[in-house]
Amino acid sequence: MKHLAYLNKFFYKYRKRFIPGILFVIASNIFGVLPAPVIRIAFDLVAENIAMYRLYDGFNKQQLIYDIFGSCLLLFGALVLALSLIRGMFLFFMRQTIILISRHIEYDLKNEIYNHYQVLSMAFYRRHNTGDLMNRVTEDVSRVRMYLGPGIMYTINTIVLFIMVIYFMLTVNVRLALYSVLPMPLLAGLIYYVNNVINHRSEQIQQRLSSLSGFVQETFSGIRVIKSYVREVFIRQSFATESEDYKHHSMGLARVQAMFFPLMLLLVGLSNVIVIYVGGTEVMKGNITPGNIAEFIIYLSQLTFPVMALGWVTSLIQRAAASQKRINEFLHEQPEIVSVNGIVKTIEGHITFDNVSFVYPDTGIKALNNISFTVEPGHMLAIIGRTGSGKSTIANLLMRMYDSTGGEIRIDNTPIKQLDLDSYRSQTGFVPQDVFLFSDTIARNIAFSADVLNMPEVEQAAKDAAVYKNIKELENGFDTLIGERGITLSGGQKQRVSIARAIMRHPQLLIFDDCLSAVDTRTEEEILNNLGRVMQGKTSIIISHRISTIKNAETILVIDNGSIVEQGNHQSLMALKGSYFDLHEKQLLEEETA
Ligand SMILES: Nc1ncnc2c1ncn2[C@@H]1O[C@H](COP(=O)(O)OP(=O)(O)OP(=O)(O)O)[C@@H](O)[C@H]1O
Repeated sequence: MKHLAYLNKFFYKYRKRFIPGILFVIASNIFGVLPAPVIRIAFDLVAENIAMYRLYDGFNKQQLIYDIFGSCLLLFGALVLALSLIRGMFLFFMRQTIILISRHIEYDLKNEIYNHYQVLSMAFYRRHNTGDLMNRVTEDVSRVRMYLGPGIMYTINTIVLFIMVIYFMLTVNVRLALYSVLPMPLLAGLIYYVNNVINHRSEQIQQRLSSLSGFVQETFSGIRVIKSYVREVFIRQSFATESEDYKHHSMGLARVQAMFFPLMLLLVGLSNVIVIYVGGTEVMKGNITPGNIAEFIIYLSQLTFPVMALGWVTSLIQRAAASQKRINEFLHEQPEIVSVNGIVKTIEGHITFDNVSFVYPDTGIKALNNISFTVEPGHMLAIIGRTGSGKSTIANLLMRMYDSTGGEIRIDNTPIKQLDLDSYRSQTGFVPQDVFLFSDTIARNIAFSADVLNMPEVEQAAKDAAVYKNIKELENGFDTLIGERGITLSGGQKQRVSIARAIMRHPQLLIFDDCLSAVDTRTEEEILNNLGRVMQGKTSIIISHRISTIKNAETILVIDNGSIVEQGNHQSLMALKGSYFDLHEKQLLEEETA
């Protein structure tokens, strides 16, 4: 329950609606209970008037008594109707305030979680899968809303109604009051139990449904692989097994739900039988009137739903507390990468890696080991090395996706940690190894960093990334939708659109993480030539597997197993006749054979 205390700040925020909400609950209950004594009076009146009517048998006044009696009954009927209408009005206001507040809080909470997600670092996203992130913002928030809305509303409703009804009952007859509420705890307990069973089973079904949707989603994404390996039948069988399992559990839930209502009605009926039996004996003893029995039956019908709600609300609050606990876990996560009062300045592009080491926090893999190098402003640094040697890790550290675990990275002689994170990142253009484009138009993908779409700039960036002609050849040109909602670009085209996105930003520091791998050597040369112009006086870092890409760089680092094994320019490294030389010879041979 302590986890739900987090939500109290929202009750305070919406107190101006919440307090009237409580008053509406109280008012609706007063008008809900009042018809019972009215009906008792009417009921007793019927008995008395019938007796009187018989007494005047044969007299001409009998018709007058009949008329008065009829008008009285009509009046009582109208009174009960008026009370019910007023009650309905208050019920409407009750829902309009309390349920509406729950919707407002749901909105606020979703925004709060989503905004918090945005500030969390890469390591957080590595630790948690996307499904989990989505679930906490959707499923868990929905459960919490059930507590905030119906949970709170029915709890107040039950408490107010219970106090009022029990008071009214006790004033009529203590013995009958005790007997009629006897089955109530049993009813509440049973509903609580059945609800927990239903919730437990629903959760199991939800898990199966998630895994079924995950399975289907993956098979659609990987349909090319499935078809080329002729695994359609196997996939169909796996799907059938998963669906069968889902169906089996859904049937189990339907069985429990089918028993739920009949059981409830049985207990309610039992209460009525007790009232009529015990009430009947009290009438015979002369302690109460028959009207009181009718009054009690109305009280009972008033109590039935709140008592049912009690069981339901208890399990609902338990689930909400578990969900809020999960939400709080994320809300209390602090970003690992922070910049408090960071320095905001235009960077010149002088980079220093001073004995930098890095261990990935989640796996413990030591990706970099005492790396030291410097890059002058306006220079190009190239990094080459075997797969898994630590090249992308250098790019990640330069983008401050992670902080180094040893040594120091300095930008223009200022430690990177002292720079304002947003200001620094906004001056860098990063093209990651695994290209990611949004399901949007090509133009908007290229202009992703800009608030306003400036087409001449977008076109220039596309020309510099040597993708302009390809885009123009498409039917809708720059307005072509890509990704899931549109066409599929080739690997090389995607890489170039993503390069255009980085160039469009006019960065002071440009990082290419092996993003020319799917581009042919002639186009690659064109892009590199354009880069020379665009990045004049600015620093570029190019990670590649191909020597042809990097041979013009001022400094080339050869990385192996997280350490720099060779360092220099193309000529000096060739003269060394070490691993760079070997790689060059191998690639030359491959080109000649090709
Ligand atoms: N997010 C991560 N979490 C944990 N370990 C990682 C992560 N990314 C990379 N590694 C590990 O760090 C080491 C260096 O990886 P890195 O991606 O820097 O290599 P790379 O030289 O860029 O390789 P490639 O040329 O294949 O892209 C590898 O052993 C890799 O398994």
